[in-house]
Amino acid sequence: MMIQIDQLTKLYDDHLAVDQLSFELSAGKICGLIGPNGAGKTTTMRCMAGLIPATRGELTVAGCHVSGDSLQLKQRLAYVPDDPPLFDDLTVGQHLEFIGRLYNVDDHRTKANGLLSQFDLLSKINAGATTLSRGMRQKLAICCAYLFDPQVLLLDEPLTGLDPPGIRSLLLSVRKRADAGATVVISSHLLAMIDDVVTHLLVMQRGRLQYFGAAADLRSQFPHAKTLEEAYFAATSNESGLPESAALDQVLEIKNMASDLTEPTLDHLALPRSESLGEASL
Ligand SMILES: Nc1ncnc2c1ncn2[C@@H]1O[C@H](COP(=O)(O)OP(=O)(O)OP(=O)(O)O)[C@@H](O)[C@H]1O
Repeated sequence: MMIQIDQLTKLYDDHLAVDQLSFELSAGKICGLIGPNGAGKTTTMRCMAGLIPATRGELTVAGCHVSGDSLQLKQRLAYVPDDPPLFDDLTVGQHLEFIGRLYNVDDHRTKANGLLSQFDLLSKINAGATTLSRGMRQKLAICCAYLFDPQVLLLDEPLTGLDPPGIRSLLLSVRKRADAGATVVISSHLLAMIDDVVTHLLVMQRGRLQYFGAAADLRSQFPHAKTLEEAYFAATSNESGLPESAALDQVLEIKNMASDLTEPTLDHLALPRSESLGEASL
């Protein structure tokens, strides 16, 4: 297993942010981490990355026991937060130069240029980090993470600031990395966007696990749901005590009332669907 989380519990003072969360992922899996605001998604990722200590629980990531300062874990894992911290004094190119040297990446300049081109950032290679837009900062952080080919990638809300070609590049690259053996956890509220790329889903609500398993199984557990979004609503509505179909009907009713507020889908991005996605070149 590439990720083994056993009974992860995180308290901020007396606030229970994550409550006895357990799940496992093997190499090559892409897990969508979804749940309402405040569900505990970022907290879970930060604990997995060893950035904050778990209050309780056993966490093993990329063969490393997550406990405080583990150099090996840092070499094998990349965590990209939704508002990535960059070095104000460095240019885009210098960020990649720094990471390339730090991680001893072979031929890091060629690789860095390839990544910058993939994420449409090559023209900004000499731009200072402070002059980048929010989406460009996000893309640079993703390039830095990809440069050293980590075994585990934790991407916290990576789609939020990206333009449609950026989203397309990111999702294709996630699929390609997973095909090459990386394990990816990707948190997002844009369910329609990640629907086609995830192999697994972890649904959290108020710190607790609502569902973990293969994405296809979530749909079979909620057979009335036609999309991942509907299955998600059904999974997170069951605290209401309603039977699944009634909870879903209630959700669909609310959604129909707001039917003009349609969410963008992969079709809007002209992203190839599952069969062709794996073969698409970047
Ligand atoms: N540093 C902190 N100190 C105290 N409470 C915190 C801290 N960070 C998060 N929390 C609380 O822990 C809970 C989980 O927060 P977290 O950021 O993990 O949620 P999330 O699922 O990532 O939310 P979102 O979708 O809004 O990003 C929330 O109630 C939040 O207020």
